[in-house]
Amino acid sequence: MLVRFTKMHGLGNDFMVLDLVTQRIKVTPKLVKKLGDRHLGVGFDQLLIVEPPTEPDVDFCYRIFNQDGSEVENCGNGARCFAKFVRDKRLTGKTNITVQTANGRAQLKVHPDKKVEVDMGAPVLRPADIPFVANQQAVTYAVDLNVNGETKTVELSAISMGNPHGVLLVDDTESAPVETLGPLLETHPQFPAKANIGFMQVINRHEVNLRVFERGVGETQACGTGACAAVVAGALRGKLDMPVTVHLPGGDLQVEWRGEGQPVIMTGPATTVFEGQVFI
Ligand SMILES: N[C@@H](CCC[C@H](N)C(=O)O)C(=O)O
Repeated sequence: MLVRFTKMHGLGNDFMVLDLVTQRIKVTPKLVKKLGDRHLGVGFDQLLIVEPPTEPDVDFCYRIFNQDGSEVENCGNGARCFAKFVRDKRLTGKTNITVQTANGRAQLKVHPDKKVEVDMGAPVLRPADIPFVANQQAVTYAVDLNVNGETKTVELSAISMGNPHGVLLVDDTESAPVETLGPLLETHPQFPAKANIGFMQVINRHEVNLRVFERGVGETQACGTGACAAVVAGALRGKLDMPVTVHLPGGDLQVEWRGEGQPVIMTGPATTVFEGQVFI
């Protein structure tokens, strides 16, 4: 069977987008892994699925799969590409689009300059809801790791942006131990659903550098929910004022958070690379 798809990216975080409003396919973890393989398939960090809504007052259902086949709750860079995709494919003419995700809703607003603003909802800080194992809620947590047989303790913030994140402060993102600590923290028992791990360098009160080791993928060029979690972590630690420019390896995102209970607003670009058809 031949399936139509669009290849897109948000600052180098790349996606295969499938329109399941006009096509019918059964998406299984096995199929996702096959399509996500960069040698044998199309290749992507995440597969984004556009489906008809199942709730009232919603325009589309937005489903997300990591390259390893796991279905996840949220993807910020994907949300911006999703908005561009549904407009380019004329599935909607709206500039304000409401989507339902695995655990909530997101509001997508397409600006006249084509940048997309996403209301990512309020960050979740209560450990049990992240999920993160801790006796009580705190701004940072000390987490013990076994690195090559030696115990190392790192300090991190634990935040959910719909999906779980750990954020560490580092002096310099270029030399940050993303490849070594990333996988150890992604699968750490204190994150029972695993987690995305951000390494943030504060440049000044309105600017940070960020690298993210993504759950189910590895380090990516950019992570939208990771940028939001990092700004929340920096604000809670008293290091940032709004708005914040987040410099990621793939480019910049603007992020704004006005305090507990308030939504995180993320703005950035969405790019189409090519259209294709693939045998499944
Ligand atoms: N790239 C994303 C996040 C995708 C999901 C993540 N890997 C997870 O497992 O939670 C973004 O831009 O937010």
